[in-house]
Amino acid sequence: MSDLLRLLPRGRAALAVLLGTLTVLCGAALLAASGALITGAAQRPSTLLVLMPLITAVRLFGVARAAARYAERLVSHDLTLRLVTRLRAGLLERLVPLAPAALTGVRGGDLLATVRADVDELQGAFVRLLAPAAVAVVAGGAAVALTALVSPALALVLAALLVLLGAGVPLWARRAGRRSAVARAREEAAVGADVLDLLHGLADHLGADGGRTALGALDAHLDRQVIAERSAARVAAATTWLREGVPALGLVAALWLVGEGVAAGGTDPALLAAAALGVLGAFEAVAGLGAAWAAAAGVRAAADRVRALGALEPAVREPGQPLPAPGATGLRLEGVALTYPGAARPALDGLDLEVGPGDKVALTGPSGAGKSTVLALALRARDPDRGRVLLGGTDARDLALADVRARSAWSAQSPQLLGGTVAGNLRLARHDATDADLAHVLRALGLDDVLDGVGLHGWVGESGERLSAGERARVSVARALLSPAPLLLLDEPTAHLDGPLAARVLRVLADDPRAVLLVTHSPAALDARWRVVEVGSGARTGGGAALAV
Ligand SMILES: Nc1ncnc2c1ncn2[C@@H]1O[C@H](COP(=O)(O)OP(=O)(O)OP(=O)(O)O)[C@@H](O)[C@H]1O
Repeated sequence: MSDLLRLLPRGRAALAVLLGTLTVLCGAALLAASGALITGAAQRPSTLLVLMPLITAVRLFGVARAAARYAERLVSHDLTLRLVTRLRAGLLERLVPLAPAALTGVRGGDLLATVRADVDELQGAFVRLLAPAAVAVVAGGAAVALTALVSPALALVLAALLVLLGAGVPLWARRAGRRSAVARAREEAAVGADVLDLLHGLADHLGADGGRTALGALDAHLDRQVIAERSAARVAAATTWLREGVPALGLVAALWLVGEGVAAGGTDPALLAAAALGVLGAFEAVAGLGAAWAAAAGVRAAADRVRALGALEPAVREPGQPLPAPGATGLRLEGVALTYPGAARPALDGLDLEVGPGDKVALTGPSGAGKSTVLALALRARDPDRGRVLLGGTDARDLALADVRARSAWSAQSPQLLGGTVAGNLRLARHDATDADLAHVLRALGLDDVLDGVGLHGWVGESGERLSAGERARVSVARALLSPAPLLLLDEPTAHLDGPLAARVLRVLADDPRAVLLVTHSPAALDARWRVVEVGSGARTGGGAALAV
């Protein structure tokens, strides 16, 4: 919640609370002035001019109340929009350094819920929770102070009733309601299960005792469900009664306490009417608190989930003072070892690898040997536990993350296409590529069918499902080829391709003048331009070192 308060635009929040308070006080003053006016008129004054100030007050408070409410809505909704912008931007800023490694343990659904639903919940926190609470305190306090000018005893009674209506009643309703809600949900579930059981096993039930036992159990659950429903209805009725009854108590207290003065002849009867109706109006100060208490649990839970996401530790950190990006483009891994969190054995254990400018290197090895992990280290998705990853001779940990990532174009093992056009997906790598550039690289990779079918500007489906797995993989390779990065990292780019197509893709990659480091399970398809490096499993080889063959 303190994080949320920090994100609130202070000035606007204060203005919204002030306008909310003004609305409540104008409402109470409108009632008080109306009461005084009616009483004054009932006293048949000799001239209507006596009532002019009250008539003016009624008009003034009536208009002011509507204007203040309108302005308060404008300010608080403007504030909400600013808050949601800050919340979303803040959350995404926290997420970016977590991706991809620190998010591997987070379920996608949870992440989506936090980014969408929890932020939605938090964006309403000011309007539904903070503003009503602040208005209750400020407007309630002001109403009590104003009442004390008329009758200190009445002010005390009003303060107590405001606390009762604003905190006592909602808290009681929540506790009492929770018990009956739980019972109702339990019995509803039991009734549903009984009905299903009865239907599925109808023949057995009829055969056993004509269904009497099953129907008896269903009846018992239905009875308990009715009891729970009644209990919930009683809580709802009692809450409504209290919501209406507590202000009525305030009215009675005002009539009694100020009425004594009127009876004694020391107080103007118009003041009695004003005090009684003004007190009634003051209860609007806590009117929003019932919903605020109800919203509080949801807001707190959403805030906890957002905070938990923000508390995740990124797998790699930006250096405090990054070194300038080196001009040289080579990649060198020196004795790197990495054990994933929670893994029983190292994924890599002392691996050395050199990929010079223009080199074509293919990593092979058994499944789980750590080939993809090599690419993850080159991209600095993770840092090695031991050893160094050098980019152009500089330790990757000393370079700005953006510089590290700009040096490599990556095609993943299971490439993701975005729901958009083929061209849109390709221009993620180079936004200024012309249609001719895109078509050229697609044709080079044998994607003529995609060009002629879906087309450059055709929709690829929600995650590219209008393309086959092999086509998706080649679009991803095309994206890497279009990128201006000096090093191409490709994880099994030919996994879904038949022999001739695989050979074609590998030929295109070998023809590219840049350095290429790829992972493959089919080294036989590689021509003589490729240096094949076998990555051994740490556990199986005891070393996990790369082996040039
Ligand atoms: N995020 C992760 N968390 C924990 N363990 C992981 C993670 N990623 C990989 N591993 C483990 O690290 C080891 C190396 O994985 P890696 O993906 O690098 O192997 P690979 O050689 O590319 O395998 P494959 O050929 O099957 O793609 C495996 O034992 C794998 O289970």
